[in-house]
Amino acid sequence: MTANGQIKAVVFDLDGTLIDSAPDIAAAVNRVLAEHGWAPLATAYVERFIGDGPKTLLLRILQEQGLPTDDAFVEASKVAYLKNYAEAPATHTTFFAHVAEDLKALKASGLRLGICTNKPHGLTQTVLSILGIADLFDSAIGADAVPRRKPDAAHLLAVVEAMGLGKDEIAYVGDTDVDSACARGAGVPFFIVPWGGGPHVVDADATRISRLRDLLFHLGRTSPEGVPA
Ligand SMILES: O=C(O)COP(=O)(O)O
Ligand SMILES: [Mg+2]
Repeated sequence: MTANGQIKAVVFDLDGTLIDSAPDIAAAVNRVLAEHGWAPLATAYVERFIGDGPKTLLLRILQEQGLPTDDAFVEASKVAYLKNYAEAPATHTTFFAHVAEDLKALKASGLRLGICTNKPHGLTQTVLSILGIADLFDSAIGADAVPRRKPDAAHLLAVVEAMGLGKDEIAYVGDTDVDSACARGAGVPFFIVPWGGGPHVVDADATRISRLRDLLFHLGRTSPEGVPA
């Protein structure tokens, strides 16, 4: 991508891209199910539904489990889920391998960092603070802080605007088709991480990276050999 030489910032998806939040999300879902006497679900099962926000998460799980899916029940389940999640936002959440050190390497190269996530905005700030990486990001915008969330490109463009940049100056990194569609809609380069348990990304034009520091090479910051281990 010839335009990558002008890239000044990298915007990241959060769940499934930077952090493995699935254990805490599954615990919050399982508390909702337990209130009705329903059996808990495995983390790997719940993980498949993360990436399009809490309402879709709950709706798709209820659908697959043959549980009630009327609007009122889904809404009440979402409210209960968010309350549970807010009570334990990062008890079992971890970074994927090398993420913390690679974010610092990207930042040290002069790239600016942002986050565009379908996690609620308040929870996003809380989790970033608990994990000690809030200060790395110029802007981190959750789904309920914008009029139209991912996959709508407006969500990503709101992050770009908050960073005082133009869309030609950023790349987006994510783990699901929601992220891919958002990047494509905004017309920005998109990179896929190899981890995360969400739906398989079908975007054949996206660049797959093996770890975040590979972005230094792709964005023309240094040669692969020159990247500190
Ligand atoms: O679906 C969510 O709640 C958040 O997912 P995201 O961080 O991958 O956008
Ligand atoms: Mg994700």
